[in-house]
Amino acid sequence: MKFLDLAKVYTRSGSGGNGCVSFRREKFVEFGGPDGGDGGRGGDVIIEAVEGLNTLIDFRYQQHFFAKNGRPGEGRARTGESGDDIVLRVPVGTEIIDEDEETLIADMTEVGQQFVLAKGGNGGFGNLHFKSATNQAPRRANSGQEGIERTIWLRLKLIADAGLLGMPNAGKSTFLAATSNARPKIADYPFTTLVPNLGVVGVDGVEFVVADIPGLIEGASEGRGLGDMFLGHVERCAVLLHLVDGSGEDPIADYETIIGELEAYGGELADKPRVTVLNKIDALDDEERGFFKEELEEASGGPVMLMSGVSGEGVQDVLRALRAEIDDNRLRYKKSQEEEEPWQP
Ligand SMILES: Nc1nc2c(ncn2[C@@H]2O[C@H](COP(=O)(O)OP(=O)(O)OP(=O)(O)O)[C@@H](O)[C@H]2O)c(=O)[nH]1
Ligand SMILES: [Mg+2]
Repeated sequence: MKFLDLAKVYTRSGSGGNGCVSFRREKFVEFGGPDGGDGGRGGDVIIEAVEGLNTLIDFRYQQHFFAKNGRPGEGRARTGESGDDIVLRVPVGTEIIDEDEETLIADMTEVGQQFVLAKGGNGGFGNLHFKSATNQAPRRANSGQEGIERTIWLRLKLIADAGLLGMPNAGKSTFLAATSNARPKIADYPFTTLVPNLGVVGVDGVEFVVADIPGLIEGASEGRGLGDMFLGHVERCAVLLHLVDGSGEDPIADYETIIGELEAYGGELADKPRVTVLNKIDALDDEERGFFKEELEEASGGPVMLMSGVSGEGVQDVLRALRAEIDDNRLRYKKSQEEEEPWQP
């Protein structure tokens, strides 16, 4: 199971400019020789892996990328200006797939890596180029070479920044739908979410990726229910968002169940930064809110936030708390990557 982000883009490299037919014209020179310059090169389509992007969302808004055409050659042996390249900036980890053959064209694995997807067309030769011993005054010039059209898929295996945790029906999918571009299935029966959903969430001008995974149940770490299939994915998140259904029968027991599963799963999952939230507070009165908050804080040994994914109360604060953890963690992540041995084939 992979989280995939896909985008289809249409590209075209620039055509070369036409060569020029021209003859020198000077005072007192009756028959000037040919002086038509060559056309300029068309621009290339280049793909570049850059830092700081983690989704392909920009390619939902812009799907056409055309490099500029070269300019035609001119008299006095002037070569036409080259057309500008166009550069598609993609996140590291993006795969470039050919649309027709569905083959992998390139794998953008390093920051700064560039791949020329389509070269611009060559400019045509001007008539100056065709001057020879037998033909002193050629009237012939080449057209520029046509640009190349390529339709490709960009494919990115997403690494979620934040993973949603909680019992079935805790309101995870509702939260994701309310805060992101994702449209997960929501229902009032457990295990609505059968495959992980990803959403890009924005807060204070920063975007991050949240993964909604199927609800965990007791025994998930041993393979019961659907949760354990996905625990591996949240392992790579910077922060976990644990939603506790405040309208459930026993929110504290639900909380303990999930924590028990995290610990049983092993690895570093239980030590991962976690934001604990009492959800569905729209269904609670003030007294209940206070009571469960206190109980949960005692159980978790940390602060507990209040939220309703349905009414929106508290949602922004939760997003900010996640963002703060992610910012912290991304720095740490980068550091540990730098310390790693360079990869050897
Ligand atoms: N009152 C109230 N109900 C909510 C809230 N959030 C979700 N619900 C309801 O709770 C039910 C379950 O919501 P989902 O978002 O599907 O829960 P989930 O955690 O994704 O469930 P699974 O995918 O089965 O694990 C739905 O009927 C929602 O309408 C909330 O903030 N307040
Ligand atoms: Mg769900």
